[in-house]
Amino acid sequence: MIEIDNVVAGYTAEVDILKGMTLQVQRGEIVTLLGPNGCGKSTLLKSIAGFLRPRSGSIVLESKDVSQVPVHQKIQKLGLGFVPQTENVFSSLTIRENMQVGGHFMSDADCKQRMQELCTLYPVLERKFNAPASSMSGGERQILALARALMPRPRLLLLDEPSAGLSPKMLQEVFKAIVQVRDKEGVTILMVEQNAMEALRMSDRAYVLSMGTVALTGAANSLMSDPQVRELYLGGRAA
Ligand SMILES: Nc1ncnc2c1ncn2[C@@H]1O[C@H](COP(=O)(O)OP(=O)(O)OP(=O)(O)O)[C@@H](O)[C@H]1O
Repeated sequence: MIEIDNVVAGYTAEVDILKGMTLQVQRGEIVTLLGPNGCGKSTLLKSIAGFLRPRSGSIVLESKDVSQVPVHQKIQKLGLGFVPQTENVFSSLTIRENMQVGGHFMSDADCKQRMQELCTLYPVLERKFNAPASSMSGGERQILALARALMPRPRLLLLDEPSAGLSPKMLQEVFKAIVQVRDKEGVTILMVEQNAMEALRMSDRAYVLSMGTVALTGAANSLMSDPQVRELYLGGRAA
């Protein structure tokens, strides 16, 4: 689905944040990026999305090199969806209006049909359809952010810390919504998470990043049961 090969990227000419990042995500997988603060997880997502162009290396999406393609083209034409960590819904707009923003490039009829599909998948959206997003809980807002990104039927969804700021109960609801979209719509998911153990439980594989490169990778199950990984990256918690 996506192959990232030796990507180098940074925000200023002097400093590389990604220092030769290589990873792959297969179609239909849920893959999580873990690692300490500042290791480059969000920067990698921004590079894949097209907010930041790599200095070198390649990003190949469904056999097409998209390294230099800007974000709006990836969303409109190449089947990419992106949910940023913050400011991911418009609080003063209703749920319907937020979803319409996601359907900006779609015809009115298709946009309407897609809103219905997503309201069936996530009933909370239908219940509050004409209420402002400011009336939603943190978890509900994350589900709305997910739905907005899903409007144009992306094939690859990038999620930056979907559980940020959520209670354990809301986290479970949001993770369930993520698994649902993979299971019911076949969307491939690459996400950044700080809640490492919970994220591994719902992932197929994970990459642990360190200082702009991949330190470790493996199946989620084997990472969770590796004592050294637990000690170093999962706070020493038992699986
Ligand atoms: N817009 C920016 N301009 C300049 N430097 C930035 C910018 N965004 C991030 N950085 C720097 O890039 C490095 C990697 O940041 P990034 O946000 O990718 O880390 P992260 O692994 O996602 O961290 P966290 O878990 O804290 O969100 C950090 O040193 C950060 O200060």
